[in-house]
Amino acid sequence: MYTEPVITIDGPSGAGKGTASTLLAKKLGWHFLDSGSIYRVLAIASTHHQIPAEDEAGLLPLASGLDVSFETTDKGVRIMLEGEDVSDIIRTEEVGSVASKIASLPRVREALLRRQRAFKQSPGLVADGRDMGTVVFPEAQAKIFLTASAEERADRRYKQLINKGHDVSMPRLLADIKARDERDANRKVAPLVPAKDAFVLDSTSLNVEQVVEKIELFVNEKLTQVSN
Ligand SMILES: Nc1ncnc2c1ncn2[C@@H]1O[C@H](COP(=O)(O)OP(=O)(O)OP(=O)(O)O)[C@@H](O)[C@H]1O
Ligand SMILES: Nc1ccn([C@@H]2O[C@H](COP(=O)(O)O)[C@@H](O)[C@H]2O)c(=O)n1
Repeated sequence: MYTEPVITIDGPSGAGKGTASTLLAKKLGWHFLDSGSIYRVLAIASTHHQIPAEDEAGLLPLASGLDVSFETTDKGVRIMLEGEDVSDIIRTEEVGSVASKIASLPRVREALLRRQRAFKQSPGLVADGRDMGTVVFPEAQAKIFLTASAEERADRRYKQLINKGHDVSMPRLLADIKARDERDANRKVAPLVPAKDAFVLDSTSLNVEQVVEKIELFVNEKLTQVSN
C-alpha cells in the first residue's frame, strides 16, 4: 500500500534540527512538522489555564483539545494558540523547560500523537523532534539524529535569542540546556535516543550548508533504495 514518504530529524535542543528540516522540506517541496512547537504551545496553554506541568490528569483535556493552528503569512509560519500569535514567546528557554516537563507525561504524549501524525500528507513530510523516528513515524524512509556538543548548542541559542532582543545569560542557558537534555534522554516514555536505523550526525564543527549537504546525501541514498 502506498504511504507518503517521511524523513525524521531528531536530536537535542539547538542541534539545528529546525533549520535543517525547514531547508530540506523547502527543497523537496514537502510538508514540515516542528513537533517541539506543539509541546511548547501546550506549555503556554498550561500557564494560561494555571495547570501545573506535573498535573497529568489536568493537562490531558488541554492536550487533547489544544486549539493550535499553523498559519502561513508574509512573516513565515505563525503559530496561533486560542487565536493568539505565540510564535515568538514559545521560543524562550523558560517555555522550553516547561515543555520538557510536560513532555515526560505518557498520557499527554499519547494525546498528541494523532495531531502529529496528521502532518503526514502528500507529497511527503520532514518531521523534527525527539521521537519522530522512534515513536511517531517509525516507518519513516530516512531517519537522522542530529546532535552537537552542549556548549556549541548553547552558543547557537545564545546568538539566536540575543538577535531577537532577548536578555539571556550564557551560564544559565547552558545549565538549562543540559537539564533539558537530561530530562528528555532519561524519561520513561519516548526518550531522546537515536532510532536503531538512524544516521547520527554531529554538527558541532559543521555549518548549516555542510549539515544540509550531508543529510541530503543520506536521504537521497535512502529514497533511492526505497524506490528500487
Ligand atoms: N550547523 C549550524 N551551525 C551554526 N549555527 C546553527 C547551525 N544549525 C543551526 N544553527 C543555528 O542555531 C540556532 C538553533 O537552531 P535550530 O532552532 O534549528 O535548532 P533545533 O535543534 O531545532 O532546536 P530546538 O529543538 O530547541 O527547537 C538557530 O539560530 C540556527 O540558525
Ligand atoms: N518530538 C518531541 C518534540 C519536543 N519534545 C519536548 O518539547 C521540548 C521543546 O522542544 P523543542 O524541539 O522546541 O526544543 C523538548 O525539550 C522536549 O522535551 C518532545 O518530547 N518530543
